[in-house]
Amino acid sequence: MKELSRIITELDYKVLQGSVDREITGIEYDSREVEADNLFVCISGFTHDGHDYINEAIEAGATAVLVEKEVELNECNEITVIMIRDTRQGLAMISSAFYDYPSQKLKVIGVTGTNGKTTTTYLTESILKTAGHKVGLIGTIKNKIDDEKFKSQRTTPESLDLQAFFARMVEEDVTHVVMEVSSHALALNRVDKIDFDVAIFTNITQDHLDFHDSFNDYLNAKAKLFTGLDDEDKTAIINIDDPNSDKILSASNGSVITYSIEKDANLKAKDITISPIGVNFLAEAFEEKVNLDLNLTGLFNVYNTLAALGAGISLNITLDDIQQGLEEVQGVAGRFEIVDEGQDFGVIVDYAHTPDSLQNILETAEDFVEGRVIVVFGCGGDRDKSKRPIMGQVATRLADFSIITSDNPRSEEPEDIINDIELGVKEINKKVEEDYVIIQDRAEAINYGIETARTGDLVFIVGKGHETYQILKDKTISFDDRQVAREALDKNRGE
Ligand SMILES: CC(=O)N[C@H]1[C@@H](OP(=O)(O)OP(=O)(O)OC[C@H]2O[C@@H](n3ccc(=O)[nH]c3=O)[C@H](O)[C@@H]2O)O[C@H](CO)[C@@H](O)[C@@H]1O[C@H](C)C(=O)N[C@@H](C)C(=O)N[C@H](CCC(=O)O)C(=O)O
Ligand SMILES: Nc1ncnc2c1ncn2[C@@H]1O[C@H](COP(=O)(O)OP(=O)(O)OP(=O)(O)O)[C@@H](O)[C@H]1O
Ligand SMILES: N[C@H](CCC[C@H](N)C(=O)O)C(=O)O
Ligand SMILES: [Mg+2]
Repeated sequence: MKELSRIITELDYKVLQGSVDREITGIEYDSREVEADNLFVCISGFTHDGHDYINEAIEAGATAVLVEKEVELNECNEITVIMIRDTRQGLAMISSAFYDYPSQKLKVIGVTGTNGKTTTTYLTESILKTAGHKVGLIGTIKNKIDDEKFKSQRTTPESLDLQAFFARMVEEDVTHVVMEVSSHALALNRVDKIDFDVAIFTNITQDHLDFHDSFNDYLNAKAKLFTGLDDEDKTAIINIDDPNSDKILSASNGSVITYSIEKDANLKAKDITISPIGVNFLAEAFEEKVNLDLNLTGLFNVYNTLAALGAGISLNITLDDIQQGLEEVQGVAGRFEIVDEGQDFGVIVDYAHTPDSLQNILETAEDFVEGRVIVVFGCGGDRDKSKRPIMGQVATRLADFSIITSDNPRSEEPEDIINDIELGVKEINKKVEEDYVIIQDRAEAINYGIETARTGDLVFIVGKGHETYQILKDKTISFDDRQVAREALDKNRGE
């Protein structure tokens, strides 16, 4: 039980009815989850309006509600109704207060950017663990407290869930948390009231323009993570090879560590050698140098490594521990994951779902594939439509053969998504239709890629990476690109 009046002290509020001198058992933003004596927070959402569920919440036991507009209650005079200007902001504030400001008791490292967040958090987690810290992890694939794993629903959870998770970490003596911070989370106040000690900017390229009004809005959302770094003890780690890094640099008021492959920076990578299974390079960190032999491949992973190196340095971890931590990472699930059933061509599953990441992996493949590069890909439904033709163009320019299929169509018609991709393909490839094929069923598409591959080719299956499901209009089915590929390889060998 917590005193309601204490939880709301930071809010600028008006009491519409009832008293704030009462105790609450918890906070909830979903009426379906409300329990006795909860405070229900009404969020005006994109598909629902939480204010419409206020009576359900009260029936389920809520005794106080936080609103941002006038509401009608079914004869509930004993209920406390508090009004504020923005309930998403309010949710973050009261959640942090309810759990006693847990992020202030942890070193929090936030990673934002269009691509590379998950990979960078894994590399940073490994460095922190090598240095002997007890670490929490929050991100796309899973959430973790030390070695205990929890299911992840989204890249960055809602503020209430984040604060509750931090509180649990504090209870379990975690000292450091490394988390992915999506632009949705920044725009929707999910990470308000988190006291970040280190913030990493990996890069920004086109994505999520269904949610953000423009690329500039998307950039401003990312920059928000850095405005909270308000003293010298807090560090921004910034990839200055990104054309928009100036905006991020100017947002931060803390210390700054820059990294780059192309320019002069605090952290640099020299003598880079890329192979199909890893990367070797010399990292220059301020005055020191260290050779790094990584089990992740691609130039983009050199960037992710420099970012994690920066996090390690800002947290005073020795270069020896940083090196060991980085070199111990064997790979990240569904990121450039090799599927090897003894076949004489390559099969790789990757999570590229943006034009930039698709371009990066296809360019990486060009360096070491002897035969043809066959790419199997689609685009997600209910997501940025404008990236679809661009991904079509990128695949057509850089792969030898494209198999266009479904990703997670969600509420959209799969054919419509594929048509959007094909528009881009046709812009590059005006007439040579034999350079691509459309196979809507993803399992069939993967099978086709594997059946048609010849010695020395590479079949790249991209977009879904670690996902073990496919979201269709009316249902979510089990689906794992790696497993489907393995079965196709075994079947192929048997024939
Ligand atoms: C665009 C977006 O992020 N939407 C999130 C947002 O939804 P919303 O505000 O529209 O919520 P809503 O469904 O309209 O409901 C409004 C309110 O009514 C409540 N409600 C609703 C129904 C009911 O019966 N009772 C009830 O109380 C809901 O709990 C909610 O509080 O708040 C909801 C509650 O936290 C989230 O579930 C929802 O995420 C949806 C599922 C989602 O798909 N988000 C994706 C796009 C996302 O966040 N992705 C990012 C980026 C990934 C990346 O890195 O690329 C991520 O961080 O994962
Ligand atoms: N630094 C990088 N720059 C560009 N592309 C990258 C980079 N790192 C990884 N990629 C590509 O992006 C894909 C996704 O990588 P990762 O999961 O690390 O990114 P993310 O930012 O966490 O993605 P999400 O937004 O879905 O959470 C990889 O499979 C790879 O193709
Ligand atoms: N975090 C990204 C993941 C996209 C993965 C892709 N498989 C898709 O479903 O579009 C998003 O929610 O936009
Ligand atoms: Mg991620």
